[in-house]
Formats: sequence, structure tokens, C-alpha cells
Amino acid sequence: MGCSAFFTVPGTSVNPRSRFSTFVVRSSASDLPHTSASPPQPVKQYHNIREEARLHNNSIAISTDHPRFSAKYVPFTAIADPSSSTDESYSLDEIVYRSQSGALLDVHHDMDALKHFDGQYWRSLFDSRVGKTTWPVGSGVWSKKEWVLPEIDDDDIISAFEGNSNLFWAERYGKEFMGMNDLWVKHCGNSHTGSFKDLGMTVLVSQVNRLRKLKKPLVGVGCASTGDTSAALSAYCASAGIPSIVFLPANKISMAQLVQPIANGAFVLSIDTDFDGCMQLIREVTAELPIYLANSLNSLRLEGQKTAAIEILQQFDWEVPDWVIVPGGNLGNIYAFYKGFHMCKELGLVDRIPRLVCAQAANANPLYLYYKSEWKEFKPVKANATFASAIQIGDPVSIDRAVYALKNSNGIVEEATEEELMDAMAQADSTGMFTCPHTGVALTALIKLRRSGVIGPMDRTVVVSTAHGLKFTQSKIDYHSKDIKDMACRFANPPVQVKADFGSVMDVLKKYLLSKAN
Ligand SMILES: Cc1ncc(COP(=O)(O)O)c(C=O)c1O
Ligand SMILES: N[C@@H](CCOP(=O)(O)O)C(=O)O
Repeated sequence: MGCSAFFTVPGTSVNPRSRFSTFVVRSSASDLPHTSASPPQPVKQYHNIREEARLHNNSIAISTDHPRFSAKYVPFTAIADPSSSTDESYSLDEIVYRSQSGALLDVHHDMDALKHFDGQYWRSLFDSRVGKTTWPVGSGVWSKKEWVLPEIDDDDIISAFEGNSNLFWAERYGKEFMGMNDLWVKHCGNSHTGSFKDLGMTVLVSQVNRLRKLKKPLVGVGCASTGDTSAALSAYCASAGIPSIVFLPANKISMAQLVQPIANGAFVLSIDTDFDGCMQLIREVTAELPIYLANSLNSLRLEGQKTAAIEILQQFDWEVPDWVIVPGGNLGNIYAFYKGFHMCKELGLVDRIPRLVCAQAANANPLYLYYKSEWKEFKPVKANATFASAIQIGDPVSIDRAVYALKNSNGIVEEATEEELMDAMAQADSTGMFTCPHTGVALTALIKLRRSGVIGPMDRTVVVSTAHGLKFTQSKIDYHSKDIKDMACRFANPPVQVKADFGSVMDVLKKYLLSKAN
């Protein structure tokens, strides 16, 4: 390169006309290694995408003549019943999880400020950010930053460019098993730690990062988990260099989920109880120790999770699907979906919201029972073992949020037995997906609602797949080995043992091809 040689950061290419060109600084010759092969007049480049964000303020790419975007905590009761007027509210920089009366909190955005721009403006802004590596708005969550955590400094954000997950057209599954042409699966499990929890955890851990810089007394972040929250928490904390502490119910989560926080350096407590027991313990512990609570009881999480709903609308070019089906456990996510859709309607991006379906495992179905009682009386249940182990939850913390979401979306609750959910998962896999058992629960709800005619053949329907199937391989192995007590495993596809000789291989292959030719 002679005199114009560039001294580059390894692994980066230097294009002087790139958006990074303002960061190229000519170094003095004495800064540089001098060999006879490299003459001493290079240019040193030390850019990175955070620095670029610092200079350009990528997220507030909006003119300054608008009201300031802001958000605060308010009691959820004020959202659910606006007539119960209260002026109780808290800054997002406070460490608070419940209202004075013990109610859940909600992150409330200054909607008047957001309404300064019309729906078309927001659609174009969000669309312009998809598929980029711009910090932080290249993330599917932070591309909606003004609606998520508008006041956080881009520099405090901890992101793995989560979100922007595939919305899969389930063409063959839809046609062959559902008689549908417009069936979609939102693969939220195709994500950094393999579940939708990344969407919420980037927000929560970013805010913790900010709180620690503000010298708030927080030594670490903790959660109770059925395996996915703990994986996301430990990964984002590890990325930020913040200690994470996870409470796991002993022997109730998959091996793949258990190894995630271990690998990411979390302090892992395996506790001889179920998820509800762990949840109770983490609530007590976070009230006593400088550990920030990372479960969805903390409404910050839902701000990130709601972006999956916005993303679905965006992926359909802002056309609203008829149905969205979400598996439910602790019940934060169904509300997050509702909130995302509702904000899009309120801010004029769309003119209606989809009907929501929450799907539960029959072995852990407190919401389903409540729905069936026509919302008369909620009773927590003792959650029994289920292959959908991440939703083995009997006393969901977000029950009030879920009921609100369902009532306001003309929603439905369905349930799936173990056999139903495993068959649905296997059937979906046989058409090219690799789903988790929780997705099997959601697919079962779809099967039932199609069978009863509630969901029509032409209805555009989205099934939310919440985790990657690779986290749950043991359940698939058991199913395909027909190794599950009292389950027919109708769609099992076990491997065929065959002798290592040409004749034996030919015999089994001919038999197989004949069965396929018919
Ligand atoms: C894979 C998976 N699916 C679904 C859920 C249910 O989400 P929520 O607890 O928000 O209802 C969870 C966690 O609870 C999960 O880990
Ligand atoms: N499935 C969850 C259960 C906890 O839910 P959260 O959303 O309240 O953290 C998990 O993976 O731990």
C-alpha cells in the first residue's frame, strides 16, 4: 500500500468513503511499528459502532423540535382501570417492582410526545433500521428504542442484535395439516440464547448497566427460571461484565438450558423445588440483597418483548394478521404481545389488533381454568411435569396482565395434553421445522380452533415459537424412540438398525421407497 497504507483493527476493512470515514485519524509516525517493509506514514483507525453511535446519536434520528420522549413506571391498575385515578409513578431509574398497594407495574410512555409523529413516520423509521449493524438500532428491539427505553444512552445498551427473527411461512404444515394457506410461525427462538427472552433481557440488563453507572446499589442481577430466562440473563450479564445469579428448580430443566448459565459464568443455584418455589425465593432474596430482579414481574422486560409484536406487523408490511397464538407460563409474554399491537394501533401504524390466543399445557393450566370459569375465580395450581417444561408454572406472576390482554383482544385460552403437544411438535418438525414443545402447545391450540371452526381456513394466523428446538432434544429423542409411557408417539420416526452389507441396505431402502411411491 506504500505511503497510504492503513493501520487497521484486525478483521475490519477500511473504506475511506464508508460511514466510518470520520473516525479515521492520521497517527504520528512514532505511534506505529516501523519495519523496512512498512514505511512510517500509515493512518490509524480506532472506530467501532458504539463510538459511531456516540457521535451520530443513531436512535434519536428525529428532529429536535418535538416533545421529549419519556417513560415511567405506573401501577398496572392505572392501565387496567383508568378510572382508578392515581398519580403514583416512579422513574425508571428507581429500583421498584410493585406499586404501593402491591400491584404490578407497567412502563408507561408519554404517548402525546410519541403522537407528535404520525403512523407513517414511525413505520418508515422502523423500516429504515432493519438489517443494519448500526448501534444500537440494528437490533430488532432497539430499532424501536423510542418506544422501549427512550431515555437510555446508546452507550449504556447491552445488545446482541437480538430480534429481527424469521417469520416462517408454514406452507406445507399449513396446507397438509391445517387446510390453511396463510399460516406463519414467528421463530423467536432463533435468537442469541435460543428463546424470546433475549428481547426482554437486552432491555433489563441495559437498564442495570445504566443504574450501576448511576451508582445505584446493585451488585448483581437474579432470576428464578425454567431455563430460558436464566440463559438470557447470564449471557447478557456476561456480555456486560455484571454478576448474574440464577435459581433453577433441580432436575426440571433441560440439559441444554442448564449448561447455558454455567457456561456464561452465572452463579447457579439448583434448588429442590419447582419454578413457583424458586420465584418465591428470588422475590424474598431481591428484597433483602443488592440483586436486581430480572423476571418478568419486572415490567422492563416486557418493553423488549413487545417488539416481537411490532416486528410481526412490520414483516407483513403493516398488515394485521387475524390471529396470534402464544404459549403462556408466567404470562408476561401474552401481555407484551398485546402491548406491542396496541401501541401500533394507538400511534396510527395500523387500524386494528389481532385476536390473541394463549395456549397452556394441561399439566400447568391455571389461566385456562380461570378462562373456563368465565374469569370468575383465579386459583393457582400445583404445576405437574410437562414436556413443555419452560411453562411448568402454577402461580403466574402476570396473571392480571394476561387477563387484561385477552379481554381487550377478544382473546381465547386453549390447553394441550402431553400427547397432543408432542404430536403437534413432531408433525411440525416433519414439515421442516425444528420446534420446541411449547410451540407444540401453541400448535395444538391452533389445531383445536381450526377443528371447531373458530379459526377459518383463510385466516392469516401467526403461531409464536418461543424457543429453539435444539434446547429440547431429549424430549424429541424420547418421542422418536417411542420411549414415553402411555403415549402412542404416532409420528415417531426412529432410525433403522441395519447390517453393514450391501444387500441389507438395499432391502431396507427398497422397502422405504416402495412405501413412499404409493
Ligand atoms: C420457551 C418458553 N415458551 C413460553 C414461555 C411462556 O412465557 P411467559 O412466561 O411469558 O408466559 C416461556 C417462559 O415462561 C418459555 O421459556
Ligand atoms: N419460562 C421462564 C419462566 C420465567 O418467566 P419470566 O418471563 O417471568 O422470567 C424461564 O425460562 O425461566
